[in-house]
Amino acid sequence: MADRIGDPTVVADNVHLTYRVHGASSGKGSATSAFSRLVTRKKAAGVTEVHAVRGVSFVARRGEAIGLIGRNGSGKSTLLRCIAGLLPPTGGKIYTDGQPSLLGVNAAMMNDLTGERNIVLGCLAMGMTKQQVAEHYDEIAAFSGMDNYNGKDFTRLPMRTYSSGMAARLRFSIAAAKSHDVLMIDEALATGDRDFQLRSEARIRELRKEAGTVFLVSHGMKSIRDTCERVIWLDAGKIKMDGPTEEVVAAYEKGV
Ligand SMILES: Nc1ncnc2c1ncn2[C@@H]1O[C@H](COP(=O)(O)OP(=O)(O)OP(=O)(O)O)[C@@H](O)[C@H]1O
Repeated sequence: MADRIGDPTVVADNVHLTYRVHGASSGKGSATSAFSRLVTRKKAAGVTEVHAVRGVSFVARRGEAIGLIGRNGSGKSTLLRCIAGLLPPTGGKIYTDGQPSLLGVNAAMMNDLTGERNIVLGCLAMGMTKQQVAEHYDEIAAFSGMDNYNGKDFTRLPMRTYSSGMAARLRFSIAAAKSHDVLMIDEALATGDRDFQLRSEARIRELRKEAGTVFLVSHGMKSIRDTCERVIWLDAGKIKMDGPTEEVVAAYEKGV
């Protein structure tokens, strides 16, 4: 069956995620906390729970770019990790059509390997064949701009010589080389400079036309406005508002 714009890609049904933090506040390793336990005769704490996502429901469709906004710690990254299948929800259900790909600022890159090797490995990890990697290599290097950055070919240098913004650009360029059913981007655009932001926003629009769904987590309202027509505002793990970008962003800006 052909995938069509408007078909659901992600259905979240009353999703909850509670982190269980073991040994929280026991501070086992620290001499001060051991001393304080001796003095107060209190036992080390057991398990602390952090209820990060609290009953989130929505339907995302093909062709949509959805911005996820909210204060620090409101549960945006946790929700994306649930959708990506990295964290099983502790309550509720998530249904996805296709394999969601999460592109986070912390996505694994091999620091001691060159940008070139990371492009190859990243493409293979996304399921490309060697032949497809060879076809896409130049386009990825050029999109990232790392093949000629301040007059230097950074693809030949190890990733540890990259700034965090340069690494984020390379990560985005690798992920964007492939069509995705569901592509989730966690703050990747915020780290690029204006030129790169424009290029990646254009690429996101293309991905949407290829009938994918894009989720973008950002604190930058400009990226959200330029890229998304729908925004979900998370507050303390719950959806505070879900609707057209202008309405939600205006309410968010008023409330913050
Ligand atoms: N690995 C973890 N273990 C325990 N608690 C966590 C973990 N990761 C996140 N949390 C907690 O879950 C809550 C939601 O965090 P999350 O990272 O999802 O928020 P966020 O909206 O993405 O924040 P930010 O805008 O700062 O990136 C916070 O209270 C945070 O302290």
